[in-house]
Amino acid sequence: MLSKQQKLRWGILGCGRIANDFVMGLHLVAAARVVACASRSLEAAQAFGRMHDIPTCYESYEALCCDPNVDVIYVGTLHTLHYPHTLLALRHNKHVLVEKPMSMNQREAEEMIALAREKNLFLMEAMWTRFFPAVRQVRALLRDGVLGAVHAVKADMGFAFPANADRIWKRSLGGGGLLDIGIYPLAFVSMVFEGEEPENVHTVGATSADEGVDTYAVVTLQYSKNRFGTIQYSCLADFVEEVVIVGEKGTLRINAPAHVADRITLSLHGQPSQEMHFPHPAPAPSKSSFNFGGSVGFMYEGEAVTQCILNNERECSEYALSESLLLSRVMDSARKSLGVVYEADQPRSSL
Ligand SMILES: NC(=O)C1=CN([C@@H]2O[C@H](COP(=O)(O)OP(=O)(O)OC[C@H]3O[C@@H](n4cnc5c(N)ncnc54)[C@H](OP(=O)(O)O)[C@@H]3O)[C@@H](O)[C@H]2O)C=CC1
Ligand SMILES: O=C1OC[C@@H](O)[C@H](O)[C@H]1O
Repeated sequence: MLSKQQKLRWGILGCGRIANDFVMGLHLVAAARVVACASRSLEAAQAFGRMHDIPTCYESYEALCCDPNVDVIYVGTLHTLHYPHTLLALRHNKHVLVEKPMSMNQREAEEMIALAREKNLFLMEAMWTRFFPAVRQVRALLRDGVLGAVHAVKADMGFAFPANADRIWKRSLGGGGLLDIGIYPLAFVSMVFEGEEPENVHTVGATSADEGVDTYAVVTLQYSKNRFGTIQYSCLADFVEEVVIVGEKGTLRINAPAHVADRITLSLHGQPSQEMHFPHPAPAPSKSSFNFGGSVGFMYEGEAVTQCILNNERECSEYALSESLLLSRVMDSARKSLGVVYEADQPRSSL
């Protein structure tokens, strides 16, 4: 059992672009230490290790998972690999934080969660937006009932991804907008409705002519008592990226860019709007630089997961596994409407 006095020892599985940013965020977490990293090539792992002062570098993911000095593994590989790499780490008795989307579909998510529970290990999908102070403040305001009953939530995300962004455009890599970016507005809607199961999910959208991955969609979720969530995403155009929560007493906005929010705006009927600011912290000194905007905010997720594991919790109450499962179910349903099918959706023998 881990003690609260010791630092949590992180291992990084996959030394790609997001792993770089996550490690830089983790450097701001006092109770965390990155002790090892692994790549498919030793040279790549060593280059990553040098860049981030990581003492042990492995040329295989399995070797990292066998390291007795590692407590928790961050899975930062491609969508299609989250399932096998999470199972690999759990089977070696490591706690796991796995990048979003947790899996390609609900069936994979169920298996991952079942194994984590069987092994009594921590598991969380890296929905890092949930841990930003601005977003925590939104939850607190909603809990306090500032808006009264919520009628509707609207959220969007869109990027004009370049033609060479293979993991977005290639179906074999789990491409398409829903799993990569649509999941963020979906998680905001689910946050506001506190993980409630929608009664209906309606999806319209478009797919790419060559690979058949989803390029654009609007998904409307109908909740009990005629409450609605609507998300819109695009891989073809830059969207504003705002979350608008409409209640009986007014509107609460997570201002753009919502997935790395530093500002929210409360507009109550008959009152002047009130802006609340949550500036991002300064990054720790590093030889590297961030690949994605707002990535210093990984420190919030890193801190939350580190504390959960040091407190011997097996999931995080701010982003429970039941919610990941719900999102995977909604995304399966949306993909079915769009006609997007992955290899992982085919019947297969278990890994
Ligand atoms: N939270 C956020 O803001 C963001 C999250 N992400 C998520 O992070 C994950 C990774 O995205 P990103 O870092 O941009 O991806 P990269 O293209 O940088 O790839 C990630 C890593 O996957 C590993 N990998 C393992 N097997 C293969 C394979 N067969 N082909 C290619 N790569 C392989 C590689 O690690 P190695 O070579 O070291 O073995 C690679 O560096 C995705 O799930 C994405 O959704 C991405 C961007 C932002
Ligand atoms: O999680 C993400 O957020 C930023 C996007 O650019 C990236 O594609 C996605 O994976």
